[in-house]
Amino acid sequence: SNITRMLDMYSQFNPSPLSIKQFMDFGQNACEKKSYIFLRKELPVRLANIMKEIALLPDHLLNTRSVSQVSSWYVQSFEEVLEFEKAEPTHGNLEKFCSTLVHIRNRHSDVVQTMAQGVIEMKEHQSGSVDCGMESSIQYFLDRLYMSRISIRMLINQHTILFGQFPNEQGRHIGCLDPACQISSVVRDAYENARFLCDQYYLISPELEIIEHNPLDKGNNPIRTVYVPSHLYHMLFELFKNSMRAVVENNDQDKCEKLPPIKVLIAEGKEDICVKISDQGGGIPRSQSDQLFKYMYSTAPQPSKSDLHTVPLAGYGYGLPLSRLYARYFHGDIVLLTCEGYGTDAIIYLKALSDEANELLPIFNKTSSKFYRATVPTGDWSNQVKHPKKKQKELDA
Ligand SMILES: N#Cc1c[nH]c2ncccc12
Repeated sequence: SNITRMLDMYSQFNPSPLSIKQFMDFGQNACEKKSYIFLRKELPVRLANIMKEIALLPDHLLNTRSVSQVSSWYVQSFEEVLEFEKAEPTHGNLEKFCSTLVHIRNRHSDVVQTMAQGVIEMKEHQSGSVDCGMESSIQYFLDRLYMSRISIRMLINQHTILFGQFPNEQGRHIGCLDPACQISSVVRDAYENARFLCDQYYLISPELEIIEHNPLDKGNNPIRTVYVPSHLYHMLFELFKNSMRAVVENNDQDKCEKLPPIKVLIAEGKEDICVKISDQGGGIPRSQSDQLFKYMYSTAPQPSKSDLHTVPLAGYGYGLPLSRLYARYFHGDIVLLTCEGYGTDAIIYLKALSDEANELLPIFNKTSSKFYRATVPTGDWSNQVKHPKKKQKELDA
């Protein structure tokens, strides 16, 4: 069909990653026509790249209600953007383009919940446990789907904020970027909101201590960087919820004792800005800590609407994997270092230099296609071998 032809055409282009510096330089004297010319090509390229991967999913996942729902949203949005492929950048078309982007952003608002539902449906239909080949394909796919979605929403937000209804109510902000985002303020915001939920459920919450270390700055001013405050907030809010739950649940015996505080270190180096969140919440066994970033493991059956405010600080369970994608999106990361019996350090790494903070984007190509057809390689370490080799049987004979 025509769509298939357009998908094949646009998926042959690689997405063009932008750096935070490029977003800033463009936004400082933004030109709606240039943005339109760039986006009417780049958006279909990014949409087509991920749509080709959706099509590669195993049938029993592709044909679930939720995945076909998400897939149809992508097809609709792809077609809507392509309407502008050859449209002149007249005032009328620029205005229509903006409202189309808002429409697309709204259409895709529930992609994460819908995919989580699909994972739950799949887990229920797969009698017993899901084989690890399937688990790694799901992990690979969802990381790429959500990273692609973060990047498309970033492009849409920049264009609609810069050229939409209220272009001048930005203050110093450039779209959703704050050129002087004060890290400690976002830390305090996220802490206060997580603490509110913690107090509501547990009637108690740990205090916060923030220390800044900024060796390169004589005046020891609060550490600031160019970043998307809402992304940083999303990561911090998730980590604080998990830390508070661990601290309260691990110290519940003697209510009278004060809870150990959550300590935050903000440090700026030449390459990285780190935000380390340290708690004395008893940590978790190493065997569980890598599970925390898995979609299959962390997809709990959906709490019903009523328990959402009663279940202890449980969000959708997707909080950690998504938070790590937000960090990785501009070449940062989130790392969890846990000491069972004592507590956990969670470190958010951000790029200190905006020209190094490039978007990290999934690319559809032979490599990514092969991954969906890959069989699990034979284990070459003793903890991977399932079926002993013939030699072992001869010995037993
Ligand atoms: N994210 C996060 C966590 C931060 N502290 C934690 N303690 C137990 C389990 C998870 C966590």
